[in-house]
Amino acid sequence: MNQDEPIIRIENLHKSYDDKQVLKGIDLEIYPGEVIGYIGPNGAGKSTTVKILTGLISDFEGHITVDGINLKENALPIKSIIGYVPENAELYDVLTPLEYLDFVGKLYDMETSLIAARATKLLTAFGLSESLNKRMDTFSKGMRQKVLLTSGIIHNPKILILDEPLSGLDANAVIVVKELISLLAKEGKTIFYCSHMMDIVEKVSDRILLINQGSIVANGTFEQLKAEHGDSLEHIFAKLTGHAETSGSASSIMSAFE
Ligand SMILES: Nc1ncnc2c1ncn2[C@@H]1O[C@H](COP(=O)(O)OP(=O)(O)OP(=O)(O)O)[C@@H](O)[C@H]1O
Repeated sequence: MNQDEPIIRIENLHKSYDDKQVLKGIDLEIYPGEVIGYIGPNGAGKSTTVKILTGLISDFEGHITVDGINLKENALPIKSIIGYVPENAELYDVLTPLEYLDFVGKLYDMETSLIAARATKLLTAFGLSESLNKRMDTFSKGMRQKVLLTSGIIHNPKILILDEPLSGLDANAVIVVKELISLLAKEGKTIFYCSHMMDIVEKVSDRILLINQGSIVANGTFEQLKAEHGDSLEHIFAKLTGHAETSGSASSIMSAFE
């Protein structure tokens, strides 16, 4: 694919759940090698966008192409070039990480030996070398998250979609993931990163998209957003999503105890 062509093109995307309109005409172009930080308040429509892009939700209106393929007509080849780490995912607890990753890799038609070699390397980089063959039912939240992250990249996807990937990770693992995102982007991978952790979004993203109530209300580099709207991503977020008085909200919560 030409580097000047968007790898993801979204045109006039609408999605409703029953009669509730959740995405209200989203237009986006994302280019190969970009790290996109996708932010927005709870319920803004981030996970819905991601579920559409990954083919988990197919009843949407609008036109989406991924790597030149029409998502509505041909979702299967798109699934093979996307790695997805969902916000809340269940692992098969009775399996070990290597067994689980073998299962995931086979879904992508990978050779058993390649899966084992790559899984071992990735899990070791995440500090799980001693747990490769332990059942995951004893794993902590962070250990599970590391296995999930590994399952999202095991097939070396062109596009990596991460929904709150740092949830439950300790400070060392956060550093590994941040570095990993930069390295993957340098290799030309496209990363779509949903998070509420503004400081990290600020640091890892080439471009930030802010969604509010189903519409994109800001789209630019952190420097561009800063020049236009304010000094920190937290302030920009509060200003554009109508929560400028967040400290007022905290006082209202406390007033419940008066
Ligand atoms: N399966 C569903 N059925 C009905 N409504 C849904 C469904 N999934 C999401 N919604 C609604 O759609 C809206 C957008 O939800 P979505 O999960 O996309 O938001 P989000 O931006 O990812 O939020 P958060 O930051 O809290 O994860 C919310 O009002 C939510 O209640």
